[in-house]
Amino acid sequence: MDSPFVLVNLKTYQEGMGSNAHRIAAAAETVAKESGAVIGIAPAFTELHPMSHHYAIPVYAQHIDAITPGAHTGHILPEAVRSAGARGTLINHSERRLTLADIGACVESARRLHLETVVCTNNDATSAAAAALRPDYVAIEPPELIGSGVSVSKADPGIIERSVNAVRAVNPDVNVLTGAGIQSGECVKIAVDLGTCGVLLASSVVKADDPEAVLRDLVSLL
Ligand SMILES: O=C(CO)COP(=O)(O)O
Repeated sequence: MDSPFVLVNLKTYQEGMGSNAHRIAAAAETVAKESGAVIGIAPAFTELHPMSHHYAIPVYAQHIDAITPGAHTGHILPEAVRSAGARGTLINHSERRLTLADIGACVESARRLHLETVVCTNNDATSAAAAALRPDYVAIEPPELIGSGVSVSKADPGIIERSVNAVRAVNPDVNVLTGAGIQSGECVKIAVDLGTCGVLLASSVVKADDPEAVLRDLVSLL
């Protein structure tokens, strides 16, 4: 398999803003270089440009809107995310849910702009629906475990397995990530052994006193 993918969503945690975002990005760059893992970050929109220009790690938007340039106010234009240096974007995160029609439109816009797409889902049925839209990744994250400190790999490995099977049945070219409560190398190893290509996570890295140590542990068993 390709190098495992660890995507750190900085959300709107205070700890992921400003100089802390730089600290997390620098830690990700160091650990990615050491380990060969691909470690990306999804910072706040206002930090896409500084992150993508200062660090040699892939940077992702947390959301895009299914709009084209023109008269829209307070939206996130996919073209703007692209020109800020993003490699790709999350779509339909549990904390930023969209209709299926909007998810489809976002995937189409992103594909047109050569932005990688990570469509987040909450169960195996929505994972299958997302796979039908041909994103690059489906990221299964059970909402009740997000930010809980309880790892999906340990608390609900069945949802990972069912989602991997559901996605493969619809489109075997779509990669699967998993997330919610991921915090250690063991969590990541379980997820990869169940057929995913990596993890999407937030709090264990963003809120850590030493993000570099947590990232090093996350990739330690791969
Ligand atoms: O929502 C998530 C990543 O997008 C998961 O968040 P936690 O890692 O904090 O559970």
